[in-house]
Amino acid sequence: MATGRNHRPATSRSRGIPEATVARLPLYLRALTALSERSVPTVSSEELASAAGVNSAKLRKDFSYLGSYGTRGVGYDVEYLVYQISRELGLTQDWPVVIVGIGNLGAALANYGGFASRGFRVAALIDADPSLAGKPVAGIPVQHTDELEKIISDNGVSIGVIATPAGAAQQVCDRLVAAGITSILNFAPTVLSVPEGVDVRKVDLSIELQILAFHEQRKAGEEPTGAASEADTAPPAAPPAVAVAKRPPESGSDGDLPAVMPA
Ligand SMILES: NC(=O)c1ccc[n+]([C@@H]2O[C@H](COP(=O)([O-])OP(=O)(O)OC[C@H]3O[C@@H](n4cnc5c(N)ncnc54)[C@H](O)[C@@H]3O)[C@@H](O)[C@H]2O)c1
Repeated sequence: MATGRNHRPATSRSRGIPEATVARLPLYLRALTALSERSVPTVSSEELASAAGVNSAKLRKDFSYLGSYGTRGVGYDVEYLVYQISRELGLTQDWPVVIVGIGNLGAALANYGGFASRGFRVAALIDADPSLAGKPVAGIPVQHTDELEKIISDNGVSIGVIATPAGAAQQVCDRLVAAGITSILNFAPTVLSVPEGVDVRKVDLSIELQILAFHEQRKAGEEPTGAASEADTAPPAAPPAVAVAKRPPESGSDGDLPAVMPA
């Protein structure tokens, strides 16, 4: 979000890595994991940048924050970078996650195998509908919201996913935060207020579609002038479907995070 609060790039709390770099680390990790699965031992910054959809100078700068400079003529050691980025992102430990709102989306998320393989364990599924209580989704019985605080404390959960209707999201968020949750992934189309120290990331596929519609409209109105430049077509450097919100808005900054949307 462009708040104009702070002119320095926002940095992660731990080691002074800019938030925009942190937002690109998962892109590098995904590309590196694919290389690792193909047993590719080393990769050049250009190849990796292209696989991650990032400019190679930006990649080298990002990796310098990790203390990783690669070897001239050889490139980067794929396995070591996978380890380094995983460690930086905190993925070398298990993160229990609760999903609140087990409707169409919550159930789809619960069934998504990609969480577990990336170190996120779905510890509990929570819904306000009493008729869902006890019903298994993805092999996990849904629990009623009455149990929310106990579930979070019993499982040591620090990450909550909100997949409720927009009207319920703030109230769910408040309960999650009061119960000790400090990171929220919000799928509900609403802006959440959270106290300082709580991170919110918002996912909104309809916003992504609107951005694509904008580009479609522009393409339709343009004469073909040859290949579009990278600047025209490259995705933003951070995963575009998410944006960071921190409250109070006066503190901190989103720096050069390009994913600009209200969270
Ligand atoms: N971000 C995205 O890209 C994206 C995509 C699809 C849907 N959504 C949003 O995700 C949300 C869920 O969509 P859906 O299609 O799964 O809806 P749904 O109606 O199928 O499911 C919502 C679930 O939330 C539960 N719920 C309602 N109030 C609750 C509360 N206070 N506490 C706990 N659970 C509660 C309901 O019982 C229901 O099971 C909506 O806000 C929708 O707009 C976002």
